[in-house]
This record gives sequence, C-alpha cells and structure tokens, in this order.
Amino acid sequence: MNARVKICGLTRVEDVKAAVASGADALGFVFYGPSPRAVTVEQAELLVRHVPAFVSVVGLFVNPLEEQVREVLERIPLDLLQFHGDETADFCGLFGRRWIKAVRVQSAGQIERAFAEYHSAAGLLVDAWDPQRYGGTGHSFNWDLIPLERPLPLILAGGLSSDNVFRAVEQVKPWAVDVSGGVEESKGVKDIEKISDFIREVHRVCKTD
Ligand SMILES: O=C(O)c1ccccc1N[C@@H]1O[C@H](COP(=O)(O)O)[C@@H](O)[C@H]1O
Repeated sequence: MNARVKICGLTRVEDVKAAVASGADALGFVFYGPSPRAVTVEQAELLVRHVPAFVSVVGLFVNPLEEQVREVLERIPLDLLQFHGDETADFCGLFGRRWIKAVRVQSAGQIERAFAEYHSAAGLLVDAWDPQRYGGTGHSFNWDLIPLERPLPLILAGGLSSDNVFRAVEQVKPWAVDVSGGVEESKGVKDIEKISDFIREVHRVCKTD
C-alpha cells in the first residue's frame, strides 16, 4: 500500500520548506477569504517558489467565481484545483486543469452519488460534514461510511493527525490523505514537528501492509 500526503493551508515559507523536507507529495494553498488559512495571490506566488519539481501545488477554492480561479491560474502554476463547496462538475472542469472535489460526508449513499456526479475528477476527497463550515474543521467522521468500491482515487481528510492517521490509512486504504488543522500550532501556522510526525506515521503504516 502507498498513501500520498497533502499538507494544506500553508501560509509561511518555513512551513512550505518543512513539508517538502518531510516528504509531502502535495501542498495546498487556500484561496477562500473567510478561512484563517487564506492566502492572497501575491503571498501564494512567493510560497510556491519554494516548491520543487515533483511536489504538486494545489489551489483550494470554495464556491469561487470563474474569474477568481482564472486570476489565480494566470499567476500561480497550480497542478491541481481542489473544490470544497457546492461546485458542479461542469464548473470544476472549466479551467483545463485537473481537479478534485470534496464531499462533506453525511451518508454512504452521498459518496456513491458523488463518484458518479464527479466522474471526470482526478480524485474524490471525503471530509467531515459541518453545518457552518466548508472544511478545515479539524473534525473526523465515521470512516465506515466510505465504500470499498471506488471508481476514483479517494482522498481522506477531516480531523487527521499523527495520533489517528495510522489507523485511518490502515482502515480506509485511501489513495492519499489531506491534513490541515492536525499539523498546526495555531490556525495557518504549521508545527514542523507535527508535519514530520504525520508523514512518518503514513509511511509507517504503508510499510506494514
Ligand atoms: O483549511 C481550511 O481553512 C478550509 C476552508 C474551507 C474548506 C476547506 C478547508 N480545508 C480543507 O479541509 C479538509 C480538512 O481539514 P482538517 O485537517 O480537518 O483541518 C482538508 O482537505 C483541508 O484541505
């Protein structure tokens, strides 16, 4: 088994460097104003300069206007778009860029429907449901709801940390895991030790399989 790791919500150069040095496969930058982890295009431009080849740069959006995504793409070399709101598959596919869609899970049927609706995605991300927030809640959900049959790569998110990611990967066997709050010392400020502990746990569980 091999599970890739995305570290999301980076706002500081030192955190980008730490995530890369610890072996992250992908780094996420939040282009969603209300998030405490939001970055401006100017900040993101500076941050992505420290991302080397073969580490993916992911842009996270929540119900953006088409123009907003295009403006970001003009200036930031995003490898992947991550849509975390109520975007349709047609909207997600407008940009000629590979994309993943997040689903905030309330039932198993909802995940199955999302696999069908977003079949042209590069992956489906499953996250905890929250009535008020679109993601980054730090909450996990019932992993038993995740179907074993997966027409798309499944990315597990929601309340992951070095304390539970071994169990999560062992049980769910996702294509990748995505974490934000579980590797922070405060919102938007990553904890270098937590990042390396998290990635070490993912690599450890992958070796045991
Ligand atoms: O990180 C945010 O602030 C955020 C805001 C709006 C939508 C998604 C957001 N982050 C993503 O949410 C999941 C779970 O995060 P956490 O590990 O529970 O903090 C993850 O995919 C983040 O990329």
